[in-house]
Amino acid sequence: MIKLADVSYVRLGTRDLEGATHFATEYLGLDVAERAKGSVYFKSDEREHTLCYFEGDPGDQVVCFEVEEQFHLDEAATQLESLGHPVRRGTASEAALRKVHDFIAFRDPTGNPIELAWRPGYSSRRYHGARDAGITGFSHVGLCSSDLARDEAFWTKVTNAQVSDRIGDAPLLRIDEVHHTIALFPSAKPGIQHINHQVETGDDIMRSHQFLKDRQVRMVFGPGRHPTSSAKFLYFEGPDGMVFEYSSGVREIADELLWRERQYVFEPKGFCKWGAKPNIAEFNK
Ligand SMILES: CC(C)c1ccc(C(=O)O)c(O)c1O
Ligand SMILES: [Fe+2]
Repeated sequence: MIKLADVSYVRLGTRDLEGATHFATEYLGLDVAERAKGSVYFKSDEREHTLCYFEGDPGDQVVCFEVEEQFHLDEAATQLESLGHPVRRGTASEAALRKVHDFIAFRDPTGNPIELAWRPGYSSRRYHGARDAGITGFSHVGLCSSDLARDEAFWTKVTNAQVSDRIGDAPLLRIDEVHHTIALFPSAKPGIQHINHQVETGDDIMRSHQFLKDRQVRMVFGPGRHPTSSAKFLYFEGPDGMVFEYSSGVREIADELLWRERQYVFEPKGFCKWGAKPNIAEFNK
Protein backbone atom coordinates (compact mmCIF):
# COMPACT_ATOMS: atom_id res chain seq x y z
CA MET A 1 0.00 0.00 0.00
CA ILE A 2 1.34 3.40 -0.99
CA LYS A 3 1.18 5.84 1.91
CA LEU A 4 0.43 9.33 0.62
CA ALA A 5 1.57 11.79 3.28
CA ASP A 6 0.27 15.00 1.71
CA VAL A 7 -0.62 16.63 -1.57
CA SER A 8 2.51 18.46 -2.55
CA TYR A 9 2.14 20.55 -5.71
CA VAL A 10 0.45 20.86 -9.06
CA ARG A 11 2.23 21.59 -12.33
CA LEU A 12 0.22 23.28 -15.06
CA GLY A 13 1.29 23.91 -18.65
CA THR A 14 0.30 27.25 -20.17
CA ARG A 15 0.87 29.10 -23.44
CA ASP A 16 0.75 32.42 -21.59
CA LEU A 17 3.13 32.28 -18.65
CA GLU A 18 2.93 36.01 -17.96
CA GLY A 19 -0.89 35.96 -18.01
CA ALA A 20 -0.97 32.93 -15.70
CA THR A 21 1.52 34.63 -13.36
CA HIS A 22 -0.61 37.76 -13.27
CA PHE A 23 -3.70 35.71 -12.39
CA ALA A 24 -1.88 33.62 -9.76
CA THR A 25 -0.48 36.66 -7.96
CA GLU A 26 -2.94 39.52 -8.48
CA TYR A 27 -6.18 37.51 -8.45
CA LEU A 28 -5.61 34.16 -6.74
CA GLY A 29 -3.27 35.69 -4.16
CA LEU A 30 -0.23 33.44 -4.42
CA ASP A 31 3.35 34.54 -3.90
CA VAL A 32 6.06 34.14 -6.57
CA ALA A 33 8.66 31.82 -5.08
CA GLU A 34 10.93 31.78 -8.12
CA ARG A 35 11.01 32.71 -11.77
CA ALA A 36 13.03 30.29 -13.86
CA LYS A 37 13.47 29.85 -17.59
CA GLY A 38 10.06 28.84 -18.91
CA SER A 39 8.40 28.41 -15.52
CA VAL A 40 7.21 30.30 -12.46
CA TYR A 41 6.87 28.75 -8.99
CA PHE A 42 4.27 29.91 -6.49
CA LYS A 43 4.04 29.61 -2.72
CA SER A 44 0.80 29.33 -0.78
CA ASP A 45 2.14 28.12 2.55
CA GLU A 46 5.35 27.09 4.29
CA ARG A 47 6.48 24.96 1.37
CA GLU A 48 9.00 26.00 -1.29
CA HIS A 49 6.21 25.89 -3.85
CA THR A 50 2.77 24.35 -4.27
CA LEU A 51 2.03 25.42 -7.86
CA CYS A 52 4.25 25.67 -10.91
CA TYR A 53 3.12 27.13 -14.23
CA PHE A 54 5.40 26.16 -17.10
CA GLU A 55 5.41 27.07 -20.79
CA GLY A 56 3.69 24.16 -22.48
CA ASP A 57 0.44 22.48 -23.37
CA PRO A 58 -2.39 23.52 -20.99
CA GLY A 59 -3.49 19.88 -21.13
CA ASP A 60 -0.28 19.01 -19.23
CA GLN A 61 -1.52 18.89 -15.64
CA VAL A 62 0.30 16.98 -12.96
CA VAL A 63 -0.50 16.48 -9.29
CA CYS A 64 2.15 15.31 -6.85
CA PHE A 65 1.81 13.61 -3.48
CA GLU A 66 4.53 13.43 -0.86
CA VAL A 67 5.74 10.10 0.51
CA GLU A 68 7.63 9.82 3.79
CA GLU A 69 10.58 7.61 2.85
CA GLN A 70 12.66 7.16 -0.29
CA PHE A 71 12.11 3.40 -0.26
CA HIS A 72 8.37 4.09 -0.49
CA LEU A 73 9.06 5.27 -4.04
CA ASP A 74 10.67 1.92 -4.91
CA GLU A 75 7.85 -0.03 -3.27
CA ALA A 76 5.25 2.11 -5.01
CA ALA A 77 6.98 1.64 -8.39
CA THR A 78 6.99 -2.15 -7.97
CA GLN A 79 3.35 -2.22 -6.93
CA LEU A 80 2.18 0.12 -9.68
CA GLU A 81 4.12 -1.77 -12.37
CA SER A 82 2.64 -5.06 -11.17
CA LEU A 83 -0.82 -3.51 -11.56
CA GLY A 84 -0.05 -2.44 -15.12
CA HIS A 85 0.76 1.24 -14.51
CA PRO A 86 4.10 2.02 -16.20
CA VAL A 87 6.31 4.02 -13.82
CA ARG A 88 9.05 6.46 -14.74
CA ARG A 89 11.77 7.45 -12.28
CA GLY A 90 12.47 11.17 -12.33
CA THR A 91 15.98 12.22 -13.29
CA ALA A 92 18.08 14.34 -10.95
CA SER A 93 17.48 17.44 -13.07
CA GLU A 94 13.72 16.81 -13.18
CA ALA A 95 13.76 16.40 -9.38
CA ALA A 96 15.64 19.69 -9.06
CA LEU A 97 13.02 21.38 -11.24
CA ARG A 98 10.36 20.13 -8.84
CA LYS A 99 12.39 21.07 -5.77
CA VAL A 100 12.21 17.51 -4.46
CA HIS A 101 14.93 14.96 -3.71
CA ASP A 102 13.47 12.10 -5.72
CA PHE A 103 10.22 11.23 -7.46
CA ILE A 104 8.38 8.76 -9.67
CA ALA A 105 5.68 9.44 -12.25
CA PHE A 106 2.77 7.30 -13.43
CA ARG A 107 -0.84 7.64 -14.57
CA ASP A 108 -3.91 6.71 -12.56
CA PRO A 109 -6.54 4.50 -14.28
CA THR A 110 -8.27 7.54 -15.84
CA GLY A 111 -4.91 8.67 -17.25
CA ASN A 112 -4.21 11.55 -14.85
CA PRO A 113 -0.45 12.16 -14.56
CA ILE A 114 0.52 11.59 -10.92
CA GLU A 115 3.88 12.08 -9.24
CA LEU A 116 5.06 10.78 -5.89
CA ALA A 117 7.86 12.78 -4.34
CA TRP A 118 10.26 12.33 -1.47
CA ARG A 119 11.53 15.33 0.48
CA PRO A 120 9.78 18.26 -1.19
CA GLY A 121 11.45 21.52 -0.22
CA TYR A 122 10.18 23.66 2.62
CA SER A 123 11.02 27.31 2.77
CA SER A 124 12.29 29.56 5.51
CA ARG A 125 10.54 32.45 3.79
CA ARG A 126 7.01 33.10 5.01
CA TYR A 127 4.18 33.02 2.47
CA HIS A 128 2.59 36.42 1.98
CA GLY A 129 0.31 36.81 -0.99
CA ALA A 130 0.57 39.83 -3.25
CA ARG A 131 -3.17 40.18 -2.63
CA ASP A 132 -4.54 39.45 0.83
CA ALA A 133 -6.87 36.56 -0.04
CA GLY A 134 -6.46 35.00 3.41
CA ILE A 135 -4.87 31.85 1.99
CA THR A 136 -3.60 29.41 4.61
CA GLY A 137 -2.39 26.76 2.16
CA PHE A 138 -2.84 24.42 -0.78
CA SER A 139 -5.21 21.72 0.43
CA HIS A 140 -6.82 19.45 -2.19
CA VAL A 141 -7.41 18.67 -5.83
CA GLY A 142 -10.44 17.56 -7.79
CA LEU A 143 -9.32 14.83 -10.17
CA CYS A 144 -11.28 13.85 -13.26
CA SER A 145 -12.45 10.26 -13.35
CA SER A 146 -13.82 8.40 -16.36
CA ASP A 147 -14.98 5.52 -14.10
CA LEU A 148 -15.66 6.49 -10.50
CA ALA A 149 -15.95 2.95 -9.08
CA ARG A 150 -12.71 1.84 -10.75
CA ASP A 151 -10.82 4.95 -9.64
CA GLU A 152 -12.19 4.80 -6.09
CA ALA A 153 -10.94 1.20 -5.93
CA PHE A 154 -7.53 2.30 -7.24
CA TRP A 155 -7.04 5.10 -4.71
CA THR A 156 -8.43 3.18 -1.74
CA LYS A 157 -6.80 -0.19 -2.46
CA VAL A 158 -3.44 0.91 -3.88
CA THR A 159 -2.94 3.95 -1.62
CA ASN A 160 -3.97 4.85 1.93
CA ALA A 161 -6.86 7.04 0.70
CA GLN A 162 -10.22 6.41 2.39
CA VAL A 163 -13.71 7.52 1.50
CA SER A 164 -14.99 10.30 3.79
CA ASP A 165 -18.26 10.91 1.92
CA ARG A 166 -19.79 10.33 -1.49
CA ILE A 167 -21.78 12.69 -3.71
CA GLY A 168 -23.59 10.36 -6.06
CA ASP A 169 -20.82 7.91 -6.90
CA ALA A 170 -18.12 10.57 -6.59
CA PRO A 171 -15.99 9.95 -3.49
CA LEU A 172 -14.22 12.55 -1.36
CA LEU A 173 -11.02 10.83 -0.26
CA ARG A 174 -8.88 11.57 2.78
CA ILE A 175 -5.27 10.61 3.40
CA ASP A 176 -5.04 12.15 6.89
CA GLU A 177 -7.42 13.87 9.28
CA VAL A 178 -8.48 16.48 6.70
CA HIS A 179 -11.90 15.53 5.28
CA HIS A 180 -10.52 15.15 1.76
CA THR A 181 -7.36 15.67 -0.22
CA ILE A 182 -8.66 14.13 -3.45
CA ALA A 183 -12.17 14.66 -4.83
CA LEU A 184 -12.93 12.39 -7.76
CA PHE A 185 -15.15 14.07 -10.30
CA PRO A 186 -16.94 12.35 -13.20
CA SER A 187 -15.54 13.42 -16.56
CA ALA A 188 -14.96 11.85 -19.95
CA LYS A 189 -11.36 13.04 -20.08
CA PRO A 190 -8.43 13.16 -17.65
CA GLY A 191 -7.29 16.34 -15.96
CA ILE A 192 -7.36 18.34 -12.76
CA GLN A 193 -10.96 19.42 -12.23
CA HIS A 194 -10.16 21.99 -9.54
CA ILE A 195 -7.39 23.21 -7.25
CA ASN A 196 -8.29 24.12 -3.68
CA HIS A 197 -6.65 26.60 -1.36
CA GLN A 198 -7.93 27.00 2.17
CA VAL A 199 -8.58 30.54 3.36
CA GLU A 200 -8.85 31.73 6.92
CA THR A 201 -12.48 32.82 7.24
CA GLY A 202 -15.86 33.04 5.54
CA ASP A 203 -15.19 36.80 5.25
CA ASP A 204 -12.20 35.99 3.02
CA ILE A 205 -14.51 34.00 0.75
CA MET A 206 -16.98 36.88 0.47
CA ARG A 207 -14.25 39.50 0.02
CA SER A 208 -12.73 37.44 -2.81
CA HIS A 209 -16.13 36.95 -4.38
CA GLN A 210 -16.58 40.72 -4.62
CA PHE A 211 -12.97 41.35 -5.68
CA LEU A 212 -12.98 38.73 -8.46
CA LYS A 213 -16.47 39.61 -9.69
CA ASP A 214 -15.44 43.27 -9.97
CA ARG A 215 -12.60 42.14 -12.21
CA GLN A 216 -14.86 40.01 -14.44
CA VAL A 217 -13.39 36.69 -13.28
CA ARG A 218 -15.87 33.95 -14.21
CA MET A 219 -17.60 32.57 -11.12
CA VAL A 220 -18.22 28.85 -11.35
CA PHE A 221 -19.96 28.00 -8.08
CA GLY A 222 -20.81 29.80 -4.86
CA PRO A 223 -20.40 31.44 -2.50
CA GLY A 224 -21.85 28.41 -0.78
CA ARG A 225 -21.32 25.80 1.90
CA HIS A 226 -20.52 22.15 1.30
CA PRO A 227 -22.69 19.75 3.34
CA THR A 228 -19.85 17.21 3.10
CA SER A 229 -16.79 19.00 4.50
CA SER A 230 -18.99 21.79 5.96
CA ALA A 231 -16.57 24.31 4.41
CA LYS A 232 -17.74 27.61 2.94
CA PHE A 233 -16.59 27.81 -0.66
CA LEU A 234 -16.12 29.79 -3.86
CA TYR A 235 -15.09 28.36 -7.26
CA PHE A 236 -13.88 30.55 -10.11
CA GLU A 237 -12.11 30.13 -13.41
CA GLY A 238 -8.43 30.83 -13.93
CA PRO A 239 -6.07 30.59 -16.91
CA ASP A 240 -6.78 27.89 -19.51
CA GLY A 241 -10.16 27.18 -17.93
CA MET A 242 -8.68 25.74 -14.72
CA VAL A 243 -11.10 25.99 -11.80
CA PHE A 244 -9.77 27.28 -8.48
CA GLU A 245 -11.60 26.88 -5.18
CA TYR A 246 -11.20 28.78 -1.94
CA SER A 247 -12.71 27.09 1.04
CA SER A 248 -12.78 27.76 4.74
CA GLY A 249 -13.58 25.56 7.69
CA VAL A 250 -13.00 22.10 6.24
CA ARG A 251 -14.01 19.32 8.61
CA GLU A 252 -11.31 17.25 10.28
CA ILE A 253 -11.96 13.61 11.06
CA ALA A 254 -10.17 13.23 14.36
CA ASP A 255 -11.45 9.79 15.28
CA GLU A 256 -11.61 7.56 12.23
CA LEU A 257 -13.24 4.75 14.20
CA LEU A 258 -16.27 6.93 14.87
CA TRP A 259 -16.59 8.18 11.26
CA ARG A 260 -19.02 6.61 8.81
CA GLU A 261 -19.02 7.79 5.21
CA ARG A 262 -22.22 9.53 4.17
CA GLN A 263 -24.13 9.50 0.89
CA TYR A 264 -25.22 12.79 -0.74
CA VAL A 265 -27.12 13.30 -3.98
CA PHE A 266 -25.29 14.35 -7.15
CA GLU A 267 -27.50 17.41 -7.45
CA PRO A 268 -26.85 21.04 -6.47
CA LYS A 269 -28.20 20.38 -2.95
CA GLY A 270 -25.62 17.61 -2.49
CA PHE A 271 -22.87 20.14 -3.17
CA CYS A 272 -24.24 23.24 -1.44
CA LYS A 273 -26.48 23.64 1.58
CA TRP A 274 -27.12 27.33 0.85
CA GLY A 275 -28.77 26.69 -2.52
CA ALA A 276 -25.99 27.84 -4.88
CA LYS A 277 -26.08 26.22 -8.32
CA PRO A 278 -22.86 25.14 -10.03
CA ASN A 279 -21.90 26.42 -13.45
CA ILE A 280 -19.71 23.39 -14.15
CA ALA A 281 -20.00 21.56 -17.48
CA GLU A 282 -20.05 18.08 -15.92
CA PHE A 283 -23.14 18.97 -13.86
CA ASN A 284 -25.12 19.90 -16.91
CA LYS A 285 -24.79 16.60 -18.79
C1 LIG B 1 -16.15 17.88 -6.26
C2 LIG B 1 -16.84 19.02 -5.64
C3 LIG B 1 -17.49 20.09 -6.40
C4 LIG B 1 -16.67 19.17 -4.17
C5 LIG B 1 -17.62 18.64 -3.32
C6 LIG B 1 -17.48 18.78 -1.94
C7 LIG B 1 -16.37 19.44 -1.41
C8 LIG B 1 -16.26 19.62 0.07
O1 LIG B 1 -16.98 18.93 0.79
O2 LIG B 1 -15.44 20.46 0.53
C9 LIG B 1 -15.39 19.97 -2.27
O3 LIG B 1 -14.30 20.60 -1.82
C10 LIG B 1 -15.55 19.84 -3.65
O4 LIG B 1 -14.63 20.39 -4.45
FE1 LIG C 1 -12.94 21.05 -3.55
